[in-house]
Amino acid sequence: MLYFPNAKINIGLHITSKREDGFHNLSTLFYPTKLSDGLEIVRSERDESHLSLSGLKIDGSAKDNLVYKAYEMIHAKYNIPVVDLHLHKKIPFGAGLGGGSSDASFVLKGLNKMFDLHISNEMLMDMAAELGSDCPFFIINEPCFATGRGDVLTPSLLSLKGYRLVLVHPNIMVSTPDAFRYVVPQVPDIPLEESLSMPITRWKDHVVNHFEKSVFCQYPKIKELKDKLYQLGATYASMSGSGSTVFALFEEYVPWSKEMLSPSYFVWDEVL
Ligand SMILES: C[C@@](CO)(OP(=O)(O)O)[C@H](O)COP(=O)(O)OP(=O)(O)OC[C@H]1O[C@@H](n2ccc(N)nc2=O)[C@H](O)[C@@H]1O
Ligand SMILES: Nc1ncnc2c1ncn2[C@@H]1O[C@H](COP(=O)(O)OP(=O)(O)O)[C@@H](O)[C@H]1O
Repeated sequence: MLYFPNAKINIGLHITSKREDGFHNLSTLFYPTKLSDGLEIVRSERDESHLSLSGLKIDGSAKDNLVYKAYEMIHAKYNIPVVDLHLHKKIPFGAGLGGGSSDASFVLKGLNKMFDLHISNEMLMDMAAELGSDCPFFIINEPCFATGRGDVLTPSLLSLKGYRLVLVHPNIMVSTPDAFRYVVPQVPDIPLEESLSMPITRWKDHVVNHFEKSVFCQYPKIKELKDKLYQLGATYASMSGSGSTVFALFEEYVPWSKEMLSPSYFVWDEVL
């Protein structure tokens, strides 16, 4: 079977406190995008399941990959037959787009379906949460408001249908644990849900990503990129997650090209 694990963006991201388990409480809105990896899972005649990789080169061995970890989790609990997994990596990583988390959750969902394991969505989400804080969202994969460490999800009615979404990855890798290390938790005056209920034209002044302050300080090029997207006419622009991708929402078609940013940047453009 062929699957297309997609990326997410974070629309607003508040880091509100540090928890005793070392994680942080946050609030954010996860929104799925169409930028996807390719994932194939087929039954195999080999003695042992195997993961092969193509596309962007991910650090670490195949066995360190979240795809393999998700396979191992299902295998340990359900003793499924041997499979061959292939991941074609297209979503930039260390990018705030949750690509690895999406891959992992699609493996859980894929194996559940392939082998009729009848695992409930709630159970899949619990298993996903063990693989990563962002993973449960990709089980639902519809706009969701998230709290806790990102694993407490409430589906959201927010629709950006018709907006043009542009994602720009400036070839900078931001490590998620490092980004959390440098952020100072704070409870903002206006809760994120309230600022998100404002018209999108007002988000620019009200919907914030708390990671921007420390990440922009370390990588001024990311801030320049956000400013540039506003100059090009974005209604709203923000860094996604812990960075480094910056996304922008445009109401109308703007005749701009990749060259107006920097030719080496990765650009993804879709109509939501
Ligand atoms: C920041 C966010 C926002 O959506 O996304 P990305 O920028 O990575 O895409 C997520 O919270 C990333 O979730 P995820 O990438 O799954 O993180 P995990 O593997 O669970 O955790 C990696 C490390 O980040 C820190 N971490 C993560 C989540 C959280 N709520 N608090 C934390 O402090 C911890 O140090 C943890 O060891
Ligand atoms: N399938 C995968 N895709 C991407 N990264 C993976 C994968 N499996 C493990 N990783 C590890 O996770 C790190 C970043 O994962 P990812 O979820 O893409 O982060 P982010 O959401 O911050 O972009 C990579 O640097 C890599 O070490």
